[in-house]
Amino acid sequence: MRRVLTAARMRAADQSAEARFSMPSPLLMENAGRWLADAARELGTTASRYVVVCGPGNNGGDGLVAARFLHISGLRVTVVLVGDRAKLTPESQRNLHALEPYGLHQPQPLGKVEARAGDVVVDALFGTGLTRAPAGEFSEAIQHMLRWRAAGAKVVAADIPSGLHTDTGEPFTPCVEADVTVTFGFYKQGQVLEPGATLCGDLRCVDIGIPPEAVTPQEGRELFLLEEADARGAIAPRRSDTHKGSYGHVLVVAGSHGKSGAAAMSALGALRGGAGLVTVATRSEVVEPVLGHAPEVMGWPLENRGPLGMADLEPLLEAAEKKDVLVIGPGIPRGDETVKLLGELLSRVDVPAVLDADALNAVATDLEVLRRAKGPLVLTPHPGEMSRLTGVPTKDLQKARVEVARDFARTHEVTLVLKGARTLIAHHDGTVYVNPTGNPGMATGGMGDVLSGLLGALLAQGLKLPEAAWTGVYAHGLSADLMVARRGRMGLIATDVAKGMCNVWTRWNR
Ligand SMILES: NC(=O)C1=CN([C@@H]2O[C@H](COP(=O)(O)OP(=O)(O)OC[C@H]3O[C@@H](n4cnc5c(N)ncnc54)[C@H](O)[C@@H]3O)[C@@H](O)[C@H]2O)[C@H](O)CC1
Ligand SMILES: [K+]
Repeated sequence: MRRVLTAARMRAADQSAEARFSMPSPLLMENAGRWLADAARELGTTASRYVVVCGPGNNGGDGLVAARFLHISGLRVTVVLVGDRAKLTPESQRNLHALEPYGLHQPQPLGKVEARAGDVVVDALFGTGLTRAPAGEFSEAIQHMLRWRAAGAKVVAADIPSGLHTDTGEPFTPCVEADVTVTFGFYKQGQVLEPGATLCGDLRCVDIGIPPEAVTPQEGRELFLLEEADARGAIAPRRSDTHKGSYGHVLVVAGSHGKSGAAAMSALGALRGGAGLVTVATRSEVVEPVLGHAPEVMGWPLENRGPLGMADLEPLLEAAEKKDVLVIGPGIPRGDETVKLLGELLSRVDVPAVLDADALNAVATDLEVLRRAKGPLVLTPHPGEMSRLTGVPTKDLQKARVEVARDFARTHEVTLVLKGARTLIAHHDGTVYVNPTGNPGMATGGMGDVLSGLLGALLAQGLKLPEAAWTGVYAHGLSADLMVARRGRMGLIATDVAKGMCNVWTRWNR
């Protein structure tokens, strides 16, 4: 996994690289510009015109270095300088001067430049130094780059698309939309969260000589971008001398009249997630419909009727005996007593528990239930459920997903999976992990039910938190990505993703 920084921490790392690791800024810029030129070359051909749009700061400097490398490799380069030339940073001044022998030191005025289909535009207008909405000629420059891209030119952004806020990922208007973003040293927060992630296009983090040691750790406030190796590595290969008991027993408390499918999808998620055994505790009339979807599942009939309440406590305590993990919530019949039942159950059963769907809505009425739980908890809210858990309006919490998820996880000592595009996994130590897998094909009912069972299966197989949570979220989204690689995003359904887990395990040789 890769550490994700804010602009301020990036600047500090930059300074530390110079002060402690003998990597002066001009050398960092030379390395950055080299990588930028390589990425631009990949997007174009020898027939392309390479239009390098440079701003007044060091982001512009990266562009000037890239222009030099592109010219030296025999390509047709046009340099555009936006802003007051006299205000160029020293490093950028030096690199503008270095273009003199090539006749590129007299940049073209923006209005006289065009880029067409087949051309490549290098966006070196603003990087991490953007502090306010681009205006005037800066805004015009971004609008030119947007128009050129619409005409078919490819855009590679230096460090971050110009107009995108480094920390929040919120785009100012206008904001560059890149085909490729080459970011230097470390990922930035605004690049790994939506809408920034989409605006970056293919995001590549390149090493320009800043060692990891240049970053001052911030215990309890770190943000990491998950990578496939992390999730794959969390799951041990299966030994031959094992049996179904070796892979845990998941108890799914889910389903109700008309919602047997939710219980079945959670159970399928657990089965496809590798659990050895899965039992579904549900109202008696729901048992058969669930088993109809998944004959591999065992049913535990809850004889009472109506919403889950204290009358179900003893039967559930009995059902929970010899189980390795509880998954509670998908499609449950929720009533006034459900939160009391959950409080009693979780305070007496000492195994990990995944709380999803209506279990979350029940807990939202008494968060004390979370503190009383004996085993570790994983909560898997979508934004609407998170709003009910926190009281923060959905549109507000979506603008501060990292902070809201981190605060809740830490306050309530849980692992929180805040679902959505770029799902976040926040652990109670304050660390937050960003999941890059998944796609809009997953915007359909049941995906969360499958995920809840999948997380239960990984916990039942012995993965600990937060690893079990981010591994499951990564694998769940990867299953959907592998599915839509061969077909459209539309029409993807939750049971496809459950079945598709076998593609992930095949890819990971598990
Ligand atoms: N991090 C590294 O290791 C390296 C980073 N490099 C590049 O440097 C930029 C950051 O450079 P900086 O000079 O701090 O700022 P920018 O170039 O991003 O911004 C330009 C400059 O513009 C001013 N400004 C900010 N907002 C506006 C606005 N809306 N309108 C007009 N002017 C604005 C502000 O004063 C900025 O200083 C980083 O992204 C990398 O690309 C190094 O080159 C390599 C090592
Ligand atoms: K840029």
